[in-house]
Amino acid sequence: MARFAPQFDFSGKRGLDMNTCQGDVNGNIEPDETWDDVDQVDPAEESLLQKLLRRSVVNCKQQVEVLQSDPSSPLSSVKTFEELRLKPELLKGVYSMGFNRPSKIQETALPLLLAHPPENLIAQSQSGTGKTAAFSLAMLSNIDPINKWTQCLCIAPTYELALQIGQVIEQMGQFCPDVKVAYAIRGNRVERGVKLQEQIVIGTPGTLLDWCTKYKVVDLKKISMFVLDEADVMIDTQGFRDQSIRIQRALSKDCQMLLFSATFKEALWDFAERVIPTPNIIRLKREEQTLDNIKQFHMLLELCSDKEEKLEALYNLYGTLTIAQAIIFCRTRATASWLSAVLRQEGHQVALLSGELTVEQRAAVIERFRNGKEKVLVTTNVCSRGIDVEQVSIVVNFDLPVNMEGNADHDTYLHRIGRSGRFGKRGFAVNMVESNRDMRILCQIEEHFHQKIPKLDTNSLLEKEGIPL
Ligand SMILES: Nc1ncnc2c1ncn2[C@@H]1O[C@H](COP(=O)(O)OP(=O)(O)OP(=O)(O)O)[C@@H](O)[C@H]1O
Repeated sequence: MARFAPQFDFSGKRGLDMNTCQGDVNGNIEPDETWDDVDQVDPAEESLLQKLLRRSVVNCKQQVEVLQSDPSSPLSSVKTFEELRLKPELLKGVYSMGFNRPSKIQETALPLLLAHPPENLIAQSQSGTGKTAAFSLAMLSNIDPINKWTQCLCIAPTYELALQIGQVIEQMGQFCPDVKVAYAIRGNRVERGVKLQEQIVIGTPGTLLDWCTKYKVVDLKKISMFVLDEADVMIDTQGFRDQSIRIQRALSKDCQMLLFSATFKEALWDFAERVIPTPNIIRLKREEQTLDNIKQFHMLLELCSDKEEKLEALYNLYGTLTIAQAIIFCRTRATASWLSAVLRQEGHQVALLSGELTVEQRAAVIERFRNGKEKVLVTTNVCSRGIDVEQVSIVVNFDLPVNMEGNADHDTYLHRIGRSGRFGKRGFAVNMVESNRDMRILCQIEEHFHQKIPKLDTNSLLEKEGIPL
């Protein structure tokens, strides 16, 4: 099948087809003397986007260092981890994870979280800037491992996210003797009335509430730290809001309470202020919510093109998707199943993550993807929240995210593109636009974030990369 989609207009002063462009029809952009590290592939075979991606995969450590020294970046900090007064065994843990310096949210939140007397916190920070690491360090600092009862509770909206947070805590706490984590997630059983010995329990709201109230394996009055992660999903998901409030109400007055989210709509502020008494607040301005390290583009298909044409457009990008790892977002389960099936028929190894899988199957798909068994993941919104796969460098919105009214779903957009460009790594987001309706949604996203999302062509790539045209 042809891999070129002639209907694309990648034209422009210097634009070329993404599969063949060498930067410039007019010969102005020389194939890169400075990009020598982009090796092992014949440069004549590579598109500009492919080169940029390959270069960023090779240079990602350097990029993070540069960002961490830029005071306007959410990854920067003036303090070191030592200055944040972490316990020596936790310092060992963070360094063993390859963290050199804290990010802004870690630097700002940790002194509050480690304060005596304890301070409550409502905190917003962009996707992938280290919120999970911040509250994991706070929980690990808070517990006394000698005490064999549950001291910290963390609520996450999904099974996968609860597991992921637990993995971070276990890794970070690997040098803290006797620290144990339990998972209050579907399928895990406890014995009624037999108190847990694990100091930290992470779970989804329903199971956690059952464990605390029905099975009575956790004494809520003994909890000294309570964390709500991805709080915006809590208020959107049927039942989660009330279950979280019921747990929170049963905690002691001295319990330290924290709430984190990358996005905060108005309803979340109401909820947050209800569940977190006298909070310190860290909040972002709207234009700060998108990250400069994630470059956003759109691909304009022929208006009213059919699914097959959209598929051709995706094939056109495919070589780029597999340089590192990619996530393709579809609006419905049906589209995601169809797309993954046709990509597989074409001989591509893709993973499918959608709501029809059981939670265990979903966790297994994410684990395989995280381990690089598949390079491309096709999914719906289920995995747009919180999932951290470091190597993802490109996100494709095969369908743009919309809300019930058919308008742009800004928060979902942010969470989706935030799956790439984790912790300052370079990321690319490509939005497929195939109708006037899509164009209207794209414009809404641009307006909301005060950001231009240009057409994907050589000019816009060079411009976004800060390479003079
Ligand atoms: N100080 C640090 N130095 C280097 N890497 C870090 C640091 N803190 C976190 N990371 C890494 O950055 C990635 C993103 O961190 P984390 O998952 O904590 O972000 P997040 O803000 O919770 O993201 P999201 O909003 O998507 O849930 C992870 O892979 C994590 O290991």
